[in-house]
Amino acid sequence: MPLATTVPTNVQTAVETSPPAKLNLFLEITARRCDGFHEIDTVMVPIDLRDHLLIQRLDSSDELSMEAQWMPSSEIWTQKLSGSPQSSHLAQIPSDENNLVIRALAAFRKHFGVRCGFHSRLFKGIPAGAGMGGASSDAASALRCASLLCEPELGPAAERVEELAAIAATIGSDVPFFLGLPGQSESTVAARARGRGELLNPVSLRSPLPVVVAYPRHGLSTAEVYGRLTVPSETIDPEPFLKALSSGNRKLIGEKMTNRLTAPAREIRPEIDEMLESMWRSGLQTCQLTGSGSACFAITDTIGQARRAAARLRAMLQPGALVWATHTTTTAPRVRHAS
Ligand SMILES: C[C@](O)(CO)[C@H](O)COP(=O)(O)OP(=O)(O)OC[C@H]1O[C@@H](n2ccc(N)nc2=O)[C@H](O)[C@@H]1O
Ligand SMILES: Nc1ncnc2c1ncn2[C@@H]1O[C@H](COP(=O)(O)OP(=O)(O)OP(=O)(O)O)[C@@H](O)[C@H]1O
Repeated sequence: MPLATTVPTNVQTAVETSPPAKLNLFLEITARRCDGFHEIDTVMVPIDLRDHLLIQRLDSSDELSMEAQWMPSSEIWTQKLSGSPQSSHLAQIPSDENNLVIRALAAFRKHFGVRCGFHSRLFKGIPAGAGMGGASSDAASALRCASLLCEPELGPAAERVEELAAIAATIGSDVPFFLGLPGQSESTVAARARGRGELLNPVSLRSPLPVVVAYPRHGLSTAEVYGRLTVPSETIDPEPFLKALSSGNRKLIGEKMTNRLTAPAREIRPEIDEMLESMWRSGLQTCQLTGSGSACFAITDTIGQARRAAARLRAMLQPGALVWATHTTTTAPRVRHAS
């Protein structure tokens, strides 16, 4: 992972990066664990829908502080979500220890015995409760930023990659994925995640996949969706999906995609059915829920197709639903010196 090379050491006290969202192209649940979590088998890809995070190192204080807002503003997001009762709730991003950025930085300081403080500024572009892992991605980026900012006392960040992965797993099941895999290249941006989500293997993509992502105005709680799940007695083997993915054949990929959390998510939010139906009617035939929802996505052949389908879908949906045309990207975004 090019952590140590992107910013020269000892000149910067602030860095910035753009955490991406993710989609679960395949998600099976194989068992319920004694600790209340589930054993999962999932294939995830990062997509080019991003938050923006700036972290400043504070040498004169040991505080962890943060400001968090929607991009370009919370008012615009509340309007975009059509002023629904839930929109003001969704537009609220915690800026205390409930934010995974603060939790990640606290865990980093404790693990490495670092004394400095950090001030974070988070600009959100990834909707909350969408199953797109926005908070987890922010947490992974915060760990990478802190690792770089602490090079003067801890040495090269590249030497802490494994320790960061261990810290990431304590913050949330999806956080290790967003750190990226060592040696990951443009062609291996996808990952198969097992265990609670922390056991990762790279998966090759033949080429970046264009996608349409749609958020149906309401978010879903991951814990609630898992809480309603009935663990299947027979699980779906991911191999046919992995084969389809490496072939690059979009039709085959679509046929083999699956998400075991769809049924419990639809029970809580029947609007998900309407969204999938609208996507289908707009010409997106291979669509499904991502993670624990509520966002749904479809893979297309070209980015042009994705843009045209997104425009048709926007015109069909109720006010408050959000639609993006984007594509898969690399997991660990560049960390830059903040000017
Ligand atoms: C749905 C996915 O996004 C698929 O990638 C993840 O499995 C969820 O990962 P996450 O949001 O990072 O989840 P966490 O913050 O670790 O856990 C939130 C809640 O989801 C449930 N949970 C999560 C992950 C997992 N493997 N089994 C679970 O049962 C637990 O009830 C947990 O209390
Ligand atoms: N950095 C953060 N950004 C946004 N929300 C955060 C952040 N840290 C904590 N939260 C809280 O976590 C909740 C859900 O976060 P997030 O949007 O990542 O969930 P999700 O879309 O369900 O993702 P996942 O795919 O991990 O299940 C938010 O509603 C918010 O209260």
